[in-house]
Amino acid sequence: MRYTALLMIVTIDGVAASGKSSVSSGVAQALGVPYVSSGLLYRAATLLGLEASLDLHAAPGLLTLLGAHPVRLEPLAGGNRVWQGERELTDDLHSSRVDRGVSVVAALPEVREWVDAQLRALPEPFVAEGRDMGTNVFPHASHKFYLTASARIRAERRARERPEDVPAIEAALQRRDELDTVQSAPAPDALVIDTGPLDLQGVIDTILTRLP
Ligand SMILES: Nc1ncnc2c1ncn2[C@@H]1O[C@H](COP(=O)(O)OP(=O)(O)OP(=O)(O)O)[C@@H](O)[C@H]1O
Ligand SMILES: Nc1ccn([C@@H]2O[C@H](COP(=O)(O)O)[C@@H](O)[C@H]2O)c(=O)n1
Repeated sequence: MRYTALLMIVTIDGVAASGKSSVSSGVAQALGVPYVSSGLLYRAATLLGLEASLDLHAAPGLLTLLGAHPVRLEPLAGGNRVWQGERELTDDLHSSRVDRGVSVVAALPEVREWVDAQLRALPEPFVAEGRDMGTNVFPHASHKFYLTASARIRAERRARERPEDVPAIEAALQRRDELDTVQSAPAPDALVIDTGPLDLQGVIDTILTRLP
């Protein structure tokens, strides 16, 4: 564990399934700080909207729901957990149904404000991962990274976790990338890393060598 991360925010953004959460967890564990998965909050809003049969394009219903039953992100170095009261949502957040709806929910400015307010209230230091951590939420972060890889490589990796075939996963990832384009640009001061030729530890090490 390193002790140089005091009062530091590291941002790791990137396209869908580029390795953001796995890499962030590895970096956070090496630094001895938590990592924060912003995508899980968008996923939680989506799951709850779907369960309540709400129109995912309409912010007022979603925000009323989230206000009445607050969602809490528990950032840990090994993996984030998401709670609504006593109910843990974490295991339900990576279904294909949530994947299909989440970009619609994430396009709503009111939902983005709801997520951003929760993230900005967290105590430093931490590693924050998502799409707009380095550009919008923590533009003052000391170190910024952006992960990419071809859609095919990302789909092959994801296929090892899910019982779906690679072309179907690839098409879904490309659709999500397209819908997320607006909030997914790398920060001008981010180091862009093509994770295609690297294994997980290779990406983690590439980042750690650039940190104090
Ligand atoms: N460099 C790598 N080499 C091999 N496998 C990797 C690499 N990076 C990530 N993976 C694997 O790819 C899969 C997707 O990674 P991960 O879930 O961390 O991506 P993500 O960007 O957080 O995804 P999402 O955007 O859907 O939340 C995981 O199975 C992970 O172990
Ligand atoms: N900063 C962010 C993070 C996520 N999103 C949206 O949430 C979806 C799920 O995120 P994952 O990190 O789990 O892939 C993602 O597809 C985006 O729609 C976002 O907009 N901004």
